Amino acid sequence: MDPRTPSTATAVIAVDGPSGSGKSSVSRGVARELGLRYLDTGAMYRAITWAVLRDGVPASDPAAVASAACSASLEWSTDPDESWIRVDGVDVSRAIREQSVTSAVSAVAAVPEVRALLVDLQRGAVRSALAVEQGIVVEGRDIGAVVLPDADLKVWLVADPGVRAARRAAEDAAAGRAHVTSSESIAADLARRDAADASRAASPTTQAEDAVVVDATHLGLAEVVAAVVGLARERMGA
Ligand SMILES: Nc1ncnc2c1ncn2[C@@H]1O[C@H](COP(=O)(O)OP(=O)(O)O)[C@@H](O)[C@H]1O
Ligand SMILES: Nc1ccn([C@H]2C[C@H](O)[C@@H](COP(=O)(O)OP(=O)(O)O)O2)c(=O)n1
Repeated sequence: MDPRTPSTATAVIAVDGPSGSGKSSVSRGVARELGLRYLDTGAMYRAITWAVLRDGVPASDPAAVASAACSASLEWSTDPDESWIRVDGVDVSRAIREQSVTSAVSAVAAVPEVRALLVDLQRGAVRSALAVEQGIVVEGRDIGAVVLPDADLKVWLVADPGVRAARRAAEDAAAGRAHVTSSESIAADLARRDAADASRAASPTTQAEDAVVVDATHLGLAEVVAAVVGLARERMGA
């Protein structure tokens, strides 16, 4: 093997795609299988949104959002077996999945200062992992295109909108989330958020040119994880 070829143990893998395509579950599974760290950047945008709402700041006021975001302190786990995220010492892992946060997160994520802040933190998390010779799977919307353009493998994970909505509805029902209504209203919410995330001026959801497209519409979770692990092994040493 070429000595410059990275091994999967120290690989940096970017997984991007629209809401509900399976990024979190697949990234966690790949990280477990390959012994990598795992970073959920969507959880970071959600945690900042939680802080903005806690402070009573309207998500539609970019200057106030930027100021609330900059004064919040985030801590998170990169252990794929134990995900948590804290804002100012408070564990918000469950609270960030509530509808109030889901409804406001796209507006908060569109504020350039918020993106600059979180992109810095995300790159720092990758540097910290690599400093101790640990690879990492980072999932989000702009990881391969903007945050980590030199990632060893970039995956663009997609699934049909109806399938994404049905999977998210089942997840919400299993978690007992109070806002669950129907997979039709979840489909409308996913479509609204996909459109907002894809059309914003600052770093929209984008497929990196060198990303490999994986379509999870007709694959179970284990099959998608196996496909991404296979791509990583193909590209790097086992
Ligand atoms: N290939 C798949 N087959 C069946 N269910 C899946 C698959 N991928 C993900 N899921 C389920 O769909 C839901 C949404 O997945 P998630 O990983 O949260 O998506 P994302 O991070 O892209 O929003 C979860 O309940 C997850 O377990
Ligand atoms: N790298 C990222 C990750 C998420 N975001 C934004 C876009 C999404 O609407 C929110 C929440 O992301 P999250 O991955 O938790 O969303 P879903 O699990 O797909 O519902 O954050 C982003 O702008 N950039």
